[in-house]
Amino acid sequence: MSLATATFYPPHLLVYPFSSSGHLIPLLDLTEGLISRGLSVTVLVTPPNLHLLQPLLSRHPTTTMDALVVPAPEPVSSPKHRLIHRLRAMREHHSPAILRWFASRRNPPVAIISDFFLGWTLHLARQLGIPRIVFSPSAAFALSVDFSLWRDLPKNEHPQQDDEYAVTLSDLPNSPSYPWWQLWYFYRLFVGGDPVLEFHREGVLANLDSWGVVFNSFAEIERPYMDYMEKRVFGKGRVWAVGPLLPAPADGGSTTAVAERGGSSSIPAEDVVSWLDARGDHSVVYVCFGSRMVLSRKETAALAEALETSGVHFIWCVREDGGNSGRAVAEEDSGAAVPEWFEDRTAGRGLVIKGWAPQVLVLQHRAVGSFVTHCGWNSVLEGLAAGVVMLTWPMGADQYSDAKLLVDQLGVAIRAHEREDRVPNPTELAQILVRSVDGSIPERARARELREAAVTAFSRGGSSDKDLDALVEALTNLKS
Ligand SMILES: O=c1ccn([C@@H]2O[C@H](COP(=O)(O)OP(=O)(O)O[C@H]3O[C@H](CO)[C@@H](O)[C@H](O)[C@H]3O)[C@@H](O)[C@H]2O)c(=O)[nH]1
Repeated sequence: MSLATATFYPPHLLVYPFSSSGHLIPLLDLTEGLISRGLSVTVLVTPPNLHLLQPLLSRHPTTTMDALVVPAPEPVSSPKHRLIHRLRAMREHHSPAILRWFASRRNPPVAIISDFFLGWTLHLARQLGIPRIVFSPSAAFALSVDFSLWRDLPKNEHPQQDDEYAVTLSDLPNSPSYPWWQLWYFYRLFVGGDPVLEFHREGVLANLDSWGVVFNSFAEIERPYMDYMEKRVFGKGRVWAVGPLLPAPADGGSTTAVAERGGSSSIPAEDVVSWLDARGDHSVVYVCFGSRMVLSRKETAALAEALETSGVHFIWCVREDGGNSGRAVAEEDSGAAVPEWFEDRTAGRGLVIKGWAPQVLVLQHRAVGSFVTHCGWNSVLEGLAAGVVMLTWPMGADQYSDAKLLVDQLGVAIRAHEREDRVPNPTELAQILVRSVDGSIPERARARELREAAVTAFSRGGSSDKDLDALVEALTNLKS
């Protein structure tokens, strides 16, 4: 081919998110960052999530940003291990579609970046002769714990005494220790030979064998675990911490982009902002448990009582669509509505959002002082970047690790509640709510410092900005 007719293709990537909000939102933010640094990206998406890609698709030409739309697998009917069944169905349906699409491309991807739930994509990538990079929407600390457990399989020696039995992971920095009940649900249930749980374990082990890992995190809050990942798992130059991933500066951080991140607000975002505008600095407690966690009836009642008796100003984002959170709470007891009396008795100082809240917009408002959170990692990063004090109420998955990091290692949070089999005491919870908006607590000073650290990390020349440059360079080198 003559030089005159040669076409230049930028390095092309296939990005494959897991389809729930906590996983999809940050990977789309990463996609924007990769495109802005000159890569071309195809995002695999199912029709129900295509609308979440529209802002990206409308901002970039198809030569740099495209969607590979594949059918969503049938909903899984078995309530047991629903998540793992879904992952297996994704492998079954999406692998052939990816293979066909790859063969038809003039400029096929140089690598796949896929969510850590999609460990099986390592084998697909090997079939295609390209590297697979893990995307972790969870912290390096939490992922180190997960890797260590599934690799070494420590057993519960005293299954009758879950309360007392603790697992210490002495190969990890600071040798963290966890009561058995705090470990990931699937891990606690694991028995060798169970094909469903073995599939999950194989996925985790495939992550360990992948070419590299990208964390939505930043070095300043968990450097020992990034170092661990580099030294003990992926090797030098194969660990990139590029967070906190937030709505892209490409939008000028516009209010619309922030307000509509991950979904449309159930209440017009401008109404939420005017409500906040009328409140004093750091006086409002924001309560939200992410995109999937739902409270039981008793937990909802206790929280309602605490919010009422505390007298604090608050925004409470309530999920009433129970039954899909993977919590140990019985399905018939989950997804409770707020008590009937609640909104009347708290009128004038509380706003209840039933459904989807414009979370990042709320957190970044000067009136918000603290955040009652289940410690989903995106919420944690959004809280850190906004400089709010966090009140931790972990409910499963990686959330106990995140709470440990926030309270014990970073000193930016206060424990609000912790046990799934116990209901918080409303009086104690009310006291914690009141304390959290006190301007003089040490956690508020820490929140300010960590906000600075987060902003510096993703600003030009900060640690996350440099890691994103390094990731792009590594991907570009794959092409040449
Ligand atoms: O009303 C809402 C609810 C959520 N969000 C956003 O949705 C995301 C929720 O993510 P996260 O806080 O991490 O919670 P989950 O949805 O519970 O996320 C799952 O995925 C995370 C990343 O792996 C894990 O850390 C969690 O434990 C797991 O439950 C965040 O960006 C929120 O800003 C909104 O904007 N409005």
